[in-house]
Amino acid sequence: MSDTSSTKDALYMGFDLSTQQLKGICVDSNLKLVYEAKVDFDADLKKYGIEKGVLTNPAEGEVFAPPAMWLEAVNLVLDRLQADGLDFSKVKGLSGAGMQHGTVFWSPDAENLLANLDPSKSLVEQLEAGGKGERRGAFAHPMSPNWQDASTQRQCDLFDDRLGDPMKLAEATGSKAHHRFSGPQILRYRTKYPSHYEQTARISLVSAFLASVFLGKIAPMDISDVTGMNLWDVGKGKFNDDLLELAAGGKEGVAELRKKLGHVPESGGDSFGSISKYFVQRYGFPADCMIIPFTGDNPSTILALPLRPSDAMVSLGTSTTFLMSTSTWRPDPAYHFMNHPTTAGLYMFMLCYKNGGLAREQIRDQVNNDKSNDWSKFNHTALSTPPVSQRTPSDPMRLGLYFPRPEIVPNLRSGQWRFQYRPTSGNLMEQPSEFTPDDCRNIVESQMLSLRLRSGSLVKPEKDPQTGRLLPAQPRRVYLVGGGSANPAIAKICGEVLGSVEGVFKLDIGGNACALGSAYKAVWACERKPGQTFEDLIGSRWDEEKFVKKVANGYKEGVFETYGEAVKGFDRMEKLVLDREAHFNGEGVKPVP
Ligand SMILES: Nc1ncnc2c1ncn2[C@@H]1O[C@H](COP(=O)(O)OP(=O)(O)O)[C@@H](O)[C@H]1O
Ligand SMILES: O=C(CO)[C@@H](O)[C@H](O)COP(=O)(O)O
Repeated sequence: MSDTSSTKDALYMGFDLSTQQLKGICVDSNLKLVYEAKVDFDADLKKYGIEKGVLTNPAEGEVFAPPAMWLEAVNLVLDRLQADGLDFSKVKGLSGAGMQHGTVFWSPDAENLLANLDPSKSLVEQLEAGGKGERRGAFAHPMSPNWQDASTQRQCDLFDDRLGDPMKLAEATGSKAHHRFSGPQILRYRTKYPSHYEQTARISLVSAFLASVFLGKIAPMDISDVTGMNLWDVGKGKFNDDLLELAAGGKEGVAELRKKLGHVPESGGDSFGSISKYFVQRYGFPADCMIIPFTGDNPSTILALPLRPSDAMVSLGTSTTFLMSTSTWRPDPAYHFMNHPTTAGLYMFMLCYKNGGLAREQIRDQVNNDKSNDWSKFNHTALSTPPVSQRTPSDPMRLGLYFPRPEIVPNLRSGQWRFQYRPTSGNLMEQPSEFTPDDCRNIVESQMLSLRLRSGSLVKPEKDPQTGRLLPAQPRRVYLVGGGSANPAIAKICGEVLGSVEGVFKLDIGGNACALGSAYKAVWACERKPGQTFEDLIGSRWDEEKFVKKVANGYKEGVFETYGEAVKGFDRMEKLVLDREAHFNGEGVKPVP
């Protein structure tokens, strides 16, 4: 920690290792963005055989990605920043974020390899296993299960049962069991690849994996990201012995698993130490550049602005996530509660959907009837279709579920379902599940209705800023971030469905909000005065006019209430489809008896 006056030329970096890209950005002490670069896995590293950043094994519902590809991306993104003129010698601290829940399995050689990297060679050359068994490499397993994985229903059932039921698990860990969470994933890995498990010296989340690369030794997991594992007892602030025992296959395996997971520091703001000499020698970072704990991509996103308790963030990346910061611990199997990444006593509320960006792209391609990636027809069609396709007041509402991938909420197989709903009679009728151009609007509505349905308990009535009149429960502001935040039609429909008394806003660099949050965390960790909170430091340097812009109106009387009726039909539609499909167990696989 140091005085701001001595850091006026200082730069801070933030990284975001997400599903489809690695982004690296740089800000100054005043939070102003000065450099940004990205590596797009499909465009730059297609040789890994990935599509949309991942590999899949549909027969088992597996989705995974090679950490070797991410290593290559680290060199590439730094090369690009250097080519753009970034002087790394000014970087005083860096932090980062990783897509949540992905798990990386390190080999016993990892520590030694990380500590002795040759700056003349790339990371992947030195850390990946190579030759004909000549180099064992830093990984005990070549793949990292991805957050989109759906292969662990059996393991999830065991996790939910272990503490009694899904509610008990949510009360202890912040979430019921989820396919993608590391606890169920480790249990499956140990039984599917027993020799790899035995050879695993350490287990990292994606965030800690990336921190380890920059630190030159295995970095601890972060206090917020660790709450996305179904292993961490949030109230007690430690790993849960029962759940460790389940993942480890018995009491005798607990100590070993605990060792593999490592110690988790209480604070998200205390430096892990200085940067690996590899980056000092290869890129010119100062030897004392501090590595600040890397967190999950969603916790990092809420650090991109001084978020107030009544504000909501909607991240429109590969996943859609809905994020709020709250001091009330109110876990429920329907959503996630996580530790806040910087502030003890605060929590992050999250809803997460697998079918975000890719599901919208599917409808975009259908309306375009090509693969041009152009959003103009989608947007025009969405905005020229009336809310829930009611062209006259007597028309039924058109509702649908659009899941090219198995979904998280609700836990449903991949598929599409379309319904008509008449709010006056409560009549809900299934329709042939065929594409029509109305889907451009209906898919965005479907995603937003699901958010409104599940976030109802977090929002409260708000005063109209103009008239002072009390308006129905809704967020004060909605902030859009992630790739989809560039889309004005999505922003407009979002405001109409979710409301928000002040409207829908976008960060100036909304597409990079996650990396920005990490960079801000580095600024705070390196420059805070003793005891100064993240909110206080960032709030004092925040330039609302420059950093945020309003992109759509929020609450609109009449429309908001129409969507209130639609939520009821949507809820019934989901329950009906869920009942029919029963419990899902992986792509195309029917329920386990
Ligand atoms: N103009 C746009 N309209 C709608 N969606 C967009 C637009 N531009 C980008 N996207 C979406 O953004 C997604 C990528 O967002 P990003 O936050 O960068 O993803 P991730 O962090 O998951 O790698 C893409 O899948 C794409 O669908
Ligand atoms: O699983 C979750 C959160 O629980 C996802 O949000 C991942 O964290 C991936 O995020 P993006 O790549 O879509 O940013």
